[in-house]
Amino acid sequence: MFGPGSRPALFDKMAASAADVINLDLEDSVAPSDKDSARSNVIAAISAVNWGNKTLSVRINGLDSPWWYRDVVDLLELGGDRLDQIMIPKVGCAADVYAVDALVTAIERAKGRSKPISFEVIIESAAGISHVEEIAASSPRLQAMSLGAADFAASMGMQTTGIGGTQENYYMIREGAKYWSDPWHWAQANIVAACRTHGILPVDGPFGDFSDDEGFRAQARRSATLGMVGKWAIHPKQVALANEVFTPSEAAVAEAREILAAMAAAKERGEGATVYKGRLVDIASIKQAEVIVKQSEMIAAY
Ligand SMILES: CC(C)(COP(=O)(O)OP(=O)(O)OC[C@H]1O[C@@H](n2cnc3c(N)ncnc32)[C@H](O)[C@@H]1OP(=O)(O)O)[C@@H](O)C(=O)NCCC(=O)NCCSC(=O)C[C@H](O)C(=O)O
Ligand SMILES: [Mg+2]
Repeated sequence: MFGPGSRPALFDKMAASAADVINLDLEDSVAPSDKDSARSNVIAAISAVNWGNKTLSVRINGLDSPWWYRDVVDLLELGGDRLDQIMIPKVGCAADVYAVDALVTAIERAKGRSKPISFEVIIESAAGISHVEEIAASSPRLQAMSLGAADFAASMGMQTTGIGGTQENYYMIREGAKYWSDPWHWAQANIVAACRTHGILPVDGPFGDFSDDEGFRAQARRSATLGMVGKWAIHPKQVALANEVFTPSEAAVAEAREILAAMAAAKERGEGATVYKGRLVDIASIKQAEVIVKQSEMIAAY
């Protein structure tokens, strides 16, 4: 759940939401004239608001701005221990993460902070997607990586003002009928592969049209099918939609457990492959089923 640092009236509502991660934003939802006051609001709220068991993250300004170092220094020196994570936007290469890591490490040591700050990065530029694997490997602090569709589209020179979702002009045509394709797919797939290679969580970014629930669901279902574990909410109504899509359904979990049972029985018979509901399942199916069961168990335990 995202909210601008310049709108402190939203903070309690964010804390009361059903989101797992809170992102207080100091970057692009905050006007340049409000940067200092937004930073102060966020620093006060880190300790003053009851964030429960949510992961509390702050998106700092980009390394191409004059604000980011002050964001990091003040968050860590003045923000208290409740802060869990810093989100670094517009990461273009591993050295961007190194720069923030070096500053965070120095402050943690100087101030004796006991809880290490983790990082989430946003891939939202041509450079970021070109260097996505080195970025995924850049720091032991890194826990998650998101696609930022708006900045990504701008950086790539894409002809759209949409933030995620179906793009009207991205279609194939056959016998006069249009078939829409997904312009975000290749970037998402690259992010998922880089993340899974290096043990980082891949997350889908914003869906701007918060009046379009079905559009959000469709985008989120594609992301979940590709291997992403969650999606940003830029409006409270998107939290329930994201939780609905990224929580495996009871039917999916039941089927996964049945596959595990079928394979356990096959193993007893000395077989590595068997038939479940008329289709092949084998040892790889165990790993697929375990993904779904593990997701469901982790969500239930949260
Ligand atoms: C998009 C918004 C500006 C809309 O705000 P608003 O007009 O106030 O919405 P509503 O009137 O529909 O609000 C209904 C109630 O919900 C509360 N509310 C609204 N937004 C939030 C929120 N983010 N968190 C918690 N609660 C919220 C309102 O106060 C109303 O409450 P009530 O009166 O009690 O009923 C606004 O939603 C907003 O600012 N959203 C977040 C924007 C943001 O953080 N953007 C940054 C992330 S996206 C991005 O940066 C792009 C990315 O980097 C990329 O490149 O792709
Ligand atoms: Mg952005």
